[in-house]
Amino acid sequence: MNTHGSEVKVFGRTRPTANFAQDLIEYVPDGQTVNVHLRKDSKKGIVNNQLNSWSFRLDRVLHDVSQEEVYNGVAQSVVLGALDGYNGTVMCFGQTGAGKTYTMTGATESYKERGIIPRALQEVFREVEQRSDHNITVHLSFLEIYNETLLDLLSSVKEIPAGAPRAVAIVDEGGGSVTVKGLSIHLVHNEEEALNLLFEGEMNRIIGAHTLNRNSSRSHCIFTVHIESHSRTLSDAKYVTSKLNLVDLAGSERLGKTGSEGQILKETMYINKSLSFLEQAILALADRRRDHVPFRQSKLTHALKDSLGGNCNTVLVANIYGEAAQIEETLSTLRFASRMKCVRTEPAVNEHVDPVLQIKKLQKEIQLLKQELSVQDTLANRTVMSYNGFTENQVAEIQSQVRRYLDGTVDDINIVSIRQVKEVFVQFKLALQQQEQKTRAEMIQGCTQEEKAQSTQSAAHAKGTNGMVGDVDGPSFGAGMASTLEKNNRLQSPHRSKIKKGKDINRKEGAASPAQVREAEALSTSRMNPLLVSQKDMEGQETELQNQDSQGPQAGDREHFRTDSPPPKAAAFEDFKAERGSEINRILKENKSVLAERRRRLRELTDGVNGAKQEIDRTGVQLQLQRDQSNRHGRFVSAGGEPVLEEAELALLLRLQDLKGQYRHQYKELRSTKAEVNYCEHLVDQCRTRLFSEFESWYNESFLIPEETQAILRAGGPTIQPGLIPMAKALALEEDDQEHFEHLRSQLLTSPGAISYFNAHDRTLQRRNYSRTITHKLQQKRITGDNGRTKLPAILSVS
Ligand SMILES: Nc1ncnc2c1ncn2[C@@H]1O[C@H](COP(=O)(O)OP(=O)(O)OP(=O)(O)O)[C@@H](O)[C@H]1O
Repeated sequence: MNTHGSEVKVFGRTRPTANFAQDLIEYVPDGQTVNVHLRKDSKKGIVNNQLNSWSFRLDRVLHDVSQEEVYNGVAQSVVLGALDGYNGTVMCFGQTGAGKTYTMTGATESYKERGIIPRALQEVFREVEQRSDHNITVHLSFLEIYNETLLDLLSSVKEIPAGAPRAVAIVDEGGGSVTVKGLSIHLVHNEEEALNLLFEGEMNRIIGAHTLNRNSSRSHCIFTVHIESHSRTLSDAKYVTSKLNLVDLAGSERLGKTGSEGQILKETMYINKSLSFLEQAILALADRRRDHVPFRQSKLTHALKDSLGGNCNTVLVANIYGEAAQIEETLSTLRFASRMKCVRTEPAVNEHVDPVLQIKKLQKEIQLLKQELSVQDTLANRTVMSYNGFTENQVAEIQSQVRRYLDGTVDDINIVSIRQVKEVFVQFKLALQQQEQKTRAEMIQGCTQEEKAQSTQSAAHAKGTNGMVGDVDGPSFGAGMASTLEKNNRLQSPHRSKIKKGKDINRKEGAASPAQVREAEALSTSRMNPLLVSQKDMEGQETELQNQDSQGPQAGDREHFRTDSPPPKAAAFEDFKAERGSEINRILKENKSVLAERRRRLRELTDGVNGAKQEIDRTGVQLQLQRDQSNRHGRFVSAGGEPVLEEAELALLLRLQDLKGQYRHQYKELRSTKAEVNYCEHLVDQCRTRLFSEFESWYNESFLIPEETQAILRAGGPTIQPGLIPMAKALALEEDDQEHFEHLRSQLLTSPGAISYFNAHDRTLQRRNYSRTITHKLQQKRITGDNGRTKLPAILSVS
């Protein structure tokens, strides 16, 4: 059987008869084609266009052939495929009495004339014996569909176990397959057991009396062989399963022809209906554009859902009763056969994995790999490594290593295995989480203390500082150190700041040409980038902008002040802070004042801690002196022989204890205040970054980006908004259009003089537009008396 994508195999088989309609049915010698010729209907007149010749091409025409030949040609490959794990279906279709049951089951009284099912069972068990390297189990089930009712033809064979569903129903499984719940499945060990079940089922089959054929079966029957094959030799967890469906369909017939009535009429109607649904399903399967196949319209199509096409090897035998009286049924059967031939199949092995075996296999493989690693370690002279999970002690050791690494006691952590690296990362993460929790708790505690201190107006708070600026560095007593920020502030000399300021003014205020504007933009963007600009830089920049404004334009800068030039950035910055940026500026100021207050408190606490330390040192010296003196004079001894403390020594000891307690308390508060200072510095930084970035956007859009470009940006909808795209990009946008136009024109005008002329003309127009925009803005300002330059288009979000 072809296991690659192909069509359903279709065979035609004729029932032998002495009255074979030779003039109507023609078997072409190629063995594949059947031609049917009908006589013109004389009732429709001498001249009519009624079609009266058809040609059907099948896979093979089985005319006058033995049962053995039929089995070998039709079913053998499907049966062998099923043993290899492919689902298979052999189905007989045709009118009543055409030989479907004869083909499928055969004549029970003659061994020679046995049909496909007994031969298939024989083949299966022959193969089971031959394939001794496989453990193959075979189960059988026999389903009958009679008048749209599902019946288990083998239910009489053994008692149905308690709890098992009695009603038979078709259930859709995942992956498009179906199972028949409630249908008994019987394990068979040999051919004889299997045949017994087949005959038992046949006996149970409902036989209806019929005028055309007294033994005609009036139901569809599906005999299924379930095969499961495990390899005996390989310890492979994979195994295959398959379903071999051998289907004997009820005969199609015309109601009027059989003269059926009563029960037979009802049966015939059911049969015809289900066969018509089968035909519809086949049509849908054959049409590759259709993604829905109406399988659920009848019990027959539903039960055969995974047996028609799909991943199944499907074969159809079209049984023909070749007499002249049956010619219309023959035609109808051949039409069905040719439609079935268009259905594509893609057979695939039903492979499964035995979970228990798979686990065993993987465990074995892990063991092997561990052994391999041990060998490699020995060869590489590595110390004996363990590849099992870490014990609690080993985890604790790694944790301690990480701690020592973090506090600087060790410089390296030796990497010995991937597992160890993973554990090291876990410990790093844990350490980070703990630190975060600690900091958060300290901050919360600090805030509470601060609130308390403010409400009680404590004396310590009101006490002035002695001017000693210092910060305790680490837990050792009194080792004071100026903070990085303070140092930076002190180091930043006025001279240095002035030089920088001068440079910045020249750079920014001279921004008249687009190229210069872009350069300034690039420079200022890099300066304003919150990721690149340090707090020191930002503070310096803020001061610079303020200073520029307070000093006014320098003599050298004044020459840049033309009506078409943007205003100095410093002045614009002040305007911006007063209006558009007033809210963020207010928040910045508030944050700065909180920061200043916290820094002051930090200084107070540092003084306090230093003072306490000095007092502890002094008291310690006094205590030592007192002890020396007491030792010199000789100590009093108690009744128990213990030396007794003198009153002065005891007083000093108590004071020392008191001072240490005080020191610890103050030091704790100092640490939490330090954390608060850091946090406030971060807030101030964020506000400052936002103030600058909003100012930059506003300044660019108000004074640098030409009106036309802004219009283009506004027209760009919500995705392109002024204020949300960088200056350089905005100018590039304008330039792209311009370049495009220039390019176009240079193609049109061949004279170089004319191109230069237009270029110069355009530059003049550009300049005029630019100065007109600025003049317009200045006029607006004068009319409204408004200090604001223009509206900020969009607020930049601070990340
Ligand atoms: N190829 C054949 N060789 C010899 N006898 C045949 C052949 N085909 C059919 N017959 C005989 O024709 C009769 C009717 O055949 P059969 O019962 O198989 O038809 P059927 O299509 O199954 O009918 P129904 O649809 O009513 O079940 C039987 O007696 C059978 O032995």
